[in-house]
Amino acid sequence: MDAMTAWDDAAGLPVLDVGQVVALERRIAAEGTSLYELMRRAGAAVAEAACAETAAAEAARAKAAAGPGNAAPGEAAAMQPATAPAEAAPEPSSVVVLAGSGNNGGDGWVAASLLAGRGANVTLVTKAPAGQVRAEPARTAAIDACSGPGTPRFTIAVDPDAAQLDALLSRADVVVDAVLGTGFAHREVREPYATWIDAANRARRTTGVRVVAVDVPSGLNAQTGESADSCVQADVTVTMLAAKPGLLTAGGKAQTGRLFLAPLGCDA
Ligand SMILES: NC(=O)C1=CN([C@@H]2O[C@H](COP(=O)(O)OP(=O)(O)OC[C@H]3O[C@@H](n4cnc5c(N)ncnc54)[C@H](O)[C@@H]3O)[C@@H](O)[C@H]2O)[C@H](O)CC1
Ligand SMILES: [K+]
Repeated sequence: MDAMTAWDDAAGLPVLDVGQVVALERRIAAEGTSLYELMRRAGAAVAEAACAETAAAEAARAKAAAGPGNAAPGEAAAMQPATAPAEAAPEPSSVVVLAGSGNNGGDGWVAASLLAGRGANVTLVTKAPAGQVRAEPARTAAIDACSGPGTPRFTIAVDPDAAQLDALLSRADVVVDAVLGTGFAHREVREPYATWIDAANRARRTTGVRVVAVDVPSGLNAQTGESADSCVQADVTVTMLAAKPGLLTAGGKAQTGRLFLAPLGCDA
């Protein structure tokens, strides 16, 4: 099965309610593929998508530097119809991973480790160190990303203030949004995540950094498609196992950017 497929409304790709995805995960785990292994696969798909966004990030930066109305070389490539990110995959030079404390954040820890292993300059932003992540398998994934000789090969920024976060984002080519996933269904995003989301959106507008959302843009209700008071504007969203209904509403589509399905080697 492909690592990732560009979403096509007409192609009969799977759509599952959030509750059905949770039940599917449990069934997959009961059949022998652990949630930790699913998280490893999810993180790998996100790392591929982040690599593929590099060319687009460079083109957007060149355009911003050239001023309004000036197309930059490579920009046309960024505007092409969606192709599977795995097909392109150059190396990203500078990536900021925003990792929340749930399992969406766990996908981010895995992606950070893999991107650093591929030579990217990665900073992972977290509210608390790996050992204090509560959700499983996110905690195990975070600890593993920091374990073993020479690890982590990325920088960990614990609870940076707004100015530190803006400075990190201003130097990034790609932001991986692993703040909130299907576990979020509220109208308000609490701090520090609201600040992180607003900072990522601001950086996208001002520096042209590309935003790759993990499973769902943070702040979007994956079931209903409603946006919370803070909600990530993504260039690409890599959704796991099946699309969720909220991603396919008009409001959801406005936040996701190009949508890719990562089946994680499983049939939905
Ligand atoms: N579908 C799959 O096959 C896989 C999915 N994975 C990823 O796991 C997330 C879902 O993880 P979960 O732990 O259930 O929830 P989240 O990480 O989305 O969110 C929980 C997180 O949110 C915090 N929170 C709750 N309310 C608020 C609020 N109002 N403001 C701020 N923060 C809030 C809460 O504290 C928790 O920390 C799914 O999307 C995938 O990305 C796995 O990879 C396994 C495979
Ligand atoms: K997310």
